[in-house]
Amino acid sequence: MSKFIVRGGNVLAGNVKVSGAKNSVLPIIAASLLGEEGISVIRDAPPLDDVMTINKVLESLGATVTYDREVITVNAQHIASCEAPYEWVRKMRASFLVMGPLLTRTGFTRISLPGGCAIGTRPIDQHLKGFEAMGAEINLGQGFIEAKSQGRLRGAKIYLDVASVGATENIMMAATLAEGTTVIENAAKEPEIVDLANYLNGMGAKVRGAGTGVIRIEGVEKLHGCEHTVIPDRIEAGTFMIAAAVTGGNVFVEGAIADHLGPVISKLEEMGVTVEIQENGVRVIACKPLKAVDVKTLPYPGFPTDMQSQMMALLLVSQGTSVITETVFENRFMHVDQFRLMNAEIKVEGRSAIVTGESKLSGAKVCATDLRAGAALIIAGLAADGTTEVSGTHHIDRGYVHLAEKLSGLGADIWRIAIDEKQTSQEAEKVLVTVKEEMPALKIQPSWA
Ligand SMILES: CC(=O)N[C@H]1[C@@H](OP(=O)(O)OP(=O)(O)OC[C@H]2O[C@@H](n3ccc(=O)[nH]c3=O)[C@H](O)[C@@H]2O)O[C@H](CO)[C@@H](O)[C@@H]1O
Ligand SMILES: C=C(OP(=O)(O)O)C(=O)O
Repeated sequence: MSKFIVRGGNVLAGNVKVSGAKNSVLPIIAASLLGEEGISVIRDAPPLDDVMTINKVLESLGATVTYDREVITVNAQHIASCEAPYEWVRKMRASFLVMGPLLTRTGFTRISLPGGCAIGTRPIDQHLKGFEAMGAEINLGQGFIEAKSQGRLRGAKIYLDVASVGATENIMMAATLAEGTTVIENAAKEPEIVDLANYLNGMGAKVRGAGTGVIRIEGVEKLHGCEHTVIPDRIEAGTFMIAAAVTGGNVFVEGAIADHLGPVISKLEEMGVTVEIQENGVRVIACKPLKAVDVKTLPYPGFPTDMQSQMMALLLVSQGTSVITETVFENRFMHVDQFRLMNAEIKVEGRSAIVTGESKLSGAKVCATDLRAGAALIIAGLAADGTTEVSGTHHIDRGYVHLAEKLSGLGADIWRIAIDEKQTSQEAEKVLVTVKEEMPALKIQPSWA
């Protein structure tokens, strides 16, 4: 167990490099299962817990996976099992993405019901509707789902009731080896869908229209491994942009692709932040005070739900009242209670949160309720008076590479400490007091500096 300790008040400045996108690399690793010949080489694969988890899922299915310095190789020529074990699938929702590749390649798969961040009920009906339309028979067991097909899947026209990222990816992968053409209507348009389509096409698939609402996949007989570089993580980039803004800082976010961050950049500009788009990244220059804005989360190209909690942290210290409306997930305001522990004034009414600006945030002991909530609490900690202790770090490790080191490299006072579960609370308090006193001296050099 560990905790992040953040002491607020420092202005962030400097250069921070964005890692490869978690939400791209996970479906891409799952898609590697389609490669009956050759080996896939996936570059810029971030060293995240989620990446390790999906690698374990692939290994449990018989693939050989190596991971070295952000390069993953997958040899999936031999598939030994079509059942993804509960042990790994429960940890992460994206493990369900092996269903499409396994079903289309082998005609059978059994997967435990997926876990992941508790931000809503997160049904998988659209994935299953797609597989059924392609001729698969679906059986729901206790805690698992089985899908089988007689011979190859058949291409079909599938209209998604919601533009689900995961369903678009799963169906797109299943369609690559189906007989005939599949058309996905109301498909998700996220950059990660385009990245996956590019990878599949590198493997020999025929996917057209990714990034638009209609994707056409002409099935082929066989796919092979290929080389691919994962796109930069737009959510990590957005998180650093907001961290810079909350401190009134000047930060160059290297690798950030402005085209992927349209609504985040627009909202920051509306608030009074200067955003300079450069060839290899985005510079954020903020002078306090910032203006309040209203934000509504939507599927891409709308404002991303994965940036909602970080934006809430920024709006807490801006001038005026803001309304944040969450339309993608029905239970993604769990961080509100944690912000309240830091003296924030937020009222939740249905799907909207009314955020009172100019909060005098004060450091507190808080807990990350999900991955992005964890990042948001750290951002709030950067702006708060005193010291904030963020527990629940396992959520943060799912999606952020070296977050403390990267923020520390920009000048933040942030430290990660190990918590010994056997320690009494008094002993733990003593350790914390020492860390807080020694923090300036302890500040670590980032490994890439
Ligand atoms: C690993 C990954 O890429 N995760 C991202 C992905 O999650 P994920 O792919 O799970 O998200 P979806 O796009 O599928 O979910 C969007 C909405 O559709 C609903 N839905 C989804 C599938 C389905 O069969 N039926 C259904 O009703 C969900 O409950 C949710 O309300 O997109 C989300 C929305 O941008 C992001 O927050 C997650 O970070
Ligand atoms: C919700 C997220 O991830 P997942 O879909 O893997 O739970 C996220 O990345 O914010």
